[in-house]
Amino acid sequence: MADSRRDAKPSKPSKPSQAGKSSNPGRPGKAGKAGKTREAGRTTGTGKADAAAKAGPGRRSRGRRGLAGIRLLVGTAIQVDPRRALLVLILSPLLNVVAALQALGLQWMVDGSTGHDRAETVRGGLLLLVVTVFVHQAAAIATDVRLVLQHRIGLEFDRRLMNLCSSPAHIGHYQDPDFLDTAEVVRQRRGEFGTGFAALVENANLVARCIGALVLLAFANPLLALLPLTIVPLACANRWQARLVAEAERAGAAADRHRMALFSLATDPVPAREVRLYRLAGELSARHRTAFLDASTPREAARAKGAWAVAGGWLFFSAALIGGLYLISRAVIDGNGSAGQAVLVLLLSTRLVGATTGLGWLLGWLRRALDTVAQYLHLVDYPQGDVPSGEGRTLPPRGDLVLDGVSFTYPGRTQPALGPVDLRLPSGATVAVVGDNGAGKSTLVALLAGLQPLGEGRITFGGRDLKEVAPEVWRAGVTACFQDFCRFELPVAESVGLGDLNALEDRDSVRAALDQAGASDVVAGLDAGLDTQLGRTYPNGTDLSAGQWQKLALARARMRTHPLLVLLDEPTASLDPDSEAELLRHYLRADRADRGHPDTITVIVSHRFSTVRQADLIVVLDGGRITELGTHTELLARHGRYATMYALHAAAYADTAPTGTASAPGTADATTPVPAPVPASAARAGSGAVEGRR
Ligand SMILES: Nc1ncnc2c1ncn2[C@@H]1O[C@H](COP(=O)(O)OP(=O)(O)OP(=O)(O)O)[C@@H](O)[C@H]1O
Repeated sequence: MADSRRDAKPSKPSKPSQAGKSSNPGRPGKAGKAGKTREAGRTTGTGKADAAAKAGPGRRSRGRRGLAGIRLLVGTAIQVDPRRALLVLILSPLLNVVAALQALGLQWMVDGSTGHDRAETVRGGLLLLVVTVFVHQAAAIATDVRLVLQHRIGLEFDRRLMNLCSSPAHIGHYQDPDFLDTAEVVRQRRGEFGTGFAALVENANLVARCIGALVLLAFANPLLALLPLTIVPLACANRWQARLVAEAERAGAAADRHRMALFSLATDPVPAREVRLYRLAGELSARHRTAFLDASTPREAARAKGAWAVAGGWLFFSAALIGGLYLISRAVIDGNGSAGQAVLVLLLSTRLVGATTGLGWLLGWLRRALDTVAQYLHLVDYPQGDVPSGEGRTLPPRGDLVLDGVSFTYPGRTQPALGPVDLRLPSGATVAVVGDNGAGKSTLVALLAGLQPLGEGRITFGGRDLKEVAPEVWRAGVTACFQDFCRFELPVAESVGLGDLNALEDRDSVRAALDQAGASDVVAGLDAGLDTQLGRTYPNGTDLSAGQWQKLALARARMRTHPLLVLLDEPTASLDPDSEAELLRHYLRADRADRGHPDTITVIVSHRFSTVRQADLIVVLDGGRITELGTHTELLARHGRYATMYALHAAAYADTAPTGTASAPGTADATTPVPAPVPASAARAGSGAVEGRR
């Protein structure tokens, strides 16, 4: 993460903020926004961080935003390619100043001709020739160099964006609509970083062209030097229009996100079956159009509104220009000016008009690019959460995992998805978590994995508060297979080996992981074995069944051979019963002890009771709270929610009516004690959660 910060603002690395506490980090703008933050590369305290985050790009001082954007674009150009950057930034404007000398050459030629002065005519002709050839050639070179630079800047910002999204300590930002909307705008407009630099250069060129022309015009008549002032209303109108459009775009970002999601639904292979089965094509298309209109109508209205102001600006500037031309014409008629001067003024005025014609869209282009940069800076400002250093960079010692009053509420929600929860997971225990859909199981897993910032309460491991351990350090001691595991479309060996980057190339480790996850059969069935390219998007890519993909995800989770904590969220949902039994064997206490890892804690979330019943400890969640806790035998004896769920499950397998304690799926006796259970007294459920277990 530190890298990403440096990447985002290379010149000014940020320092840790003073704000340490984040009582509900899931909520943007509340205490959870506390932590490290970057605003234009300097450190801010919590209050400023919150203010910056809440203000968003729209409310920050526009001047400051523009300057920060220009600094970032120029700084990035110099960082990615200093020589080309300096060449473009200096050479291009210089050429445009020099180009004005063409008009001077013409003036000399005309005055030389009308005054029968051969030397002046030749001098003028030579000046015109040299300037034209030089400017033309050098401009062609400058354009080529600028295009290469643009491309590199675009790549650099892609890299920074990837870091910005993937490196924050937690994944809470993916639940914050403000972050999602801004990220969507930046993602869609990220091509503008490279072209934004081009816009900057072109605007500088235009200014240089105008300066060259105005210096010469001022020699002809000092009043003409005031012409640039008459462009101000037009420039203001352009700015205003661009701001209106940018605000409308931001307001429509959610609709745009929705439109993109609908587009993906209609074009991605995974939803294709249901889209056809339920004949959703027309519906998706209609909704896509509605979302498009929701996003684009305010945008078009903003553009039209601004267009009136731009037209007024044009009228004013044109009138001023014609007035200037009249001044010179009168001077020539009165005998106070030469024909050459009139030609010079006419030529330079034409250039000024040309430059001003381009000014509208050049400024609009620049403003839009700077707005994109401002949105990017808003993402950069997004609070990152405190990352402990020093001691916090070391893993805690092995021991019990204890949750003390832990609760978590998602952004936009009022009710906690989890908690308050008090729970002790003894060292070495295999713990099953069960509960209805939405009970909070996956939320618990995300908190234990250090992926969500803790709302309230404390989690300790081996006696150490996990708030004092850097999340990425803690996660290095954790391995997991999530419910919505990732299908890495890579060669099989890499898709599995990613579970431990240090062993990515180590085929033996990959094979061992596959073996322990019961996934060797998947590889055996593939033509190129471990080298088989996965993914339908590749020409030789192979797709797998849902269960086979899950087995590879489980194998990936086995790459870390001696973790502190193993988290398995619905690990057997897609597995056949044989695979499930084989897999679970490896996560039970006896097997771990055989392999010399008796102290790893394993948490398994499952709806399959054949899995659950073998755990040392079973946690029943309901509405985010623990309602029952104990071993399978103990919970059956309670005749509570667990016993009912188990009986229903067993009845479904045995095709008999549930009667309190039924036969376990696949077993003869449901009340058979599980091997080496952890005494229930070792676990503690909090006040109000489980009676009598304090
Ligand atoms: N990103 C989110 N934003 C808002 N609310 C969420 C989010 N993710 C989950 N929730 C809510 O939090 C609660 C707990 O969700 P969670 O995914 O932890 O349940 P679960 O027990 O794992 O369910 P399942 O068995 O269906 O996987 C639910 O009410 C859910 O609607």
